[in-house]
Amino acid sequence: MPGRRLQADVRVHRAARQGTAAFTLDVQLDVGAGEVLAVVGPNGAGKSTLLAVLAGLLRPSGGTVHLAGRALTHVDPAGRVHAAVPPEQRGVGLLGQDPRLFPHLTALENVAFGPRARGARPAHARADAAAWLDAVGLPDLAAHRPAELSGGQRQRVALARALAARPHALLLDEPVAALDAAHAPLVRQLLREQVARTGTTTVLVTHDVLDAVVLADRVLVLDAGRAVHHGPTGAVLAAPRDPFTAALAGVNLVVGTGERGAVRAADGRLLRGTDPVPDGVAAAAVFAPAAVSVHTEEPVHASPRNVWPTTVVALEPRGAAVGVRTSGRPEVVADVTPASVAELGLRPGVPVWLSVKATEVGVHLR
Ligand SMILES: Nc1ncnc2c1ncn2[C@@H]1O[C@H](COP(=O)(O)OP(=O)(O)OP(=O)(O)O)[C@@H](O)[C@H]1O
Repeated sequence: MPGRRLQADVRVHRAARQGTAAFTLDVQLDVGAGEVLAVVGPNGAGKSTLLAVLAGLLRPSGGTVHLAGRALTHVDPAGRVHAAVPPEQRGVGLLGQDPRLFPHLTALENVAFGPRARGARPAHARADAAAWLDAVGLPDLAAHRPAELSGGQRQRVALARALAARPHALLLDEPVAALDAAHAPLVRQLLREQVARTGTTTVLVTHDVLDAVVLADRVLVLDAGRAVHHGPTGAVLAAPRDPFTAALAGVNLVVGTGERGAVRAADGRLLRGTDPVPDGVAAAAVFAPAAVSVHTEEPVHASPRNVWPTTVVALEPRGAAVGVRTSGRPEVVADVTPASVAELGLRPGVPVWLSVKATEVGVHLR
């Protein structure tokens, strides 16, 4: 749908208060019509603050928000407010972890609320709501109240309610985080289908790599209020430049400086990758936990490998494998089988050697 572009350039300053440090959010984003942008980043990065500004719930210290060619927010550098469209008039739908349905209304009445608020006649609003409940796969539960629905069903009703208001843009804040493993994939899939079908411009805040992979065209990584990485989802996850995205993507990331063709890490470790790194250039080495072998004695190999001694810090379940987290700056995770954990006697505190083939280490200049 042309014209539903969302552009924002916002700054939010929060002064230090007792117990909290000062915080500045300074970020630009441009989401094309029908595009989905995932905003990821560590706790306190400013993701919720950004969404609140886009939704009109928080007035920025300065900046603009434009949606479909309309200025929704405009605060000039002197703090003068030129536009401050209230949340319900912005053409923006908000869906968070908590579905926030009206408890005394049925599923159908909840969904009909949007069309009614837009001035639709009751019969028309109800027919519209029934079609949306159909679209999210809940045609039989129209007469149920929220308390009679599962968490996943409530979230699907909330999605139908958000879309029934025909927003120009949808803001999703961890939309499946509160759902259990049985419901999250279904709701994620529904979100994908409905966002694509309606061509709704979407900004998604998430901690979950699957949300970003399944839903987002592009990813913006926020850290301490600033964008540290931005690009197509596949490219950002394949070549993470910051530890948060690397952890999100489930890979090891060692940042450092080029030395003798390798990457010299903060803890002195040298990591050689597929391509030589020019001396003195900032670079990142990226490798999968499955590419890391764990040994109890120093291994001797013919092919060029990176080998270093370290200590097991923790063992973590990672699907069918066990993630062996080892000390260092940064920590490196190796995926091994449960049988190997037993055979090698791995547990926190045990000294080990790690090895990873140079051909398994991707090198990215930063
Ligand atoms: N209402 C508020 N009043 C004062 N400070 C706040 C408020 N909300 C958030 N902050 C602070 O602003 C900063 C950014 O917080 P924000 O909630 O936007 O981060 P986030 O990336 O959404 O984090 P999380 O992933 O933990 O939800 C933090 O330092 C936080 O402590």
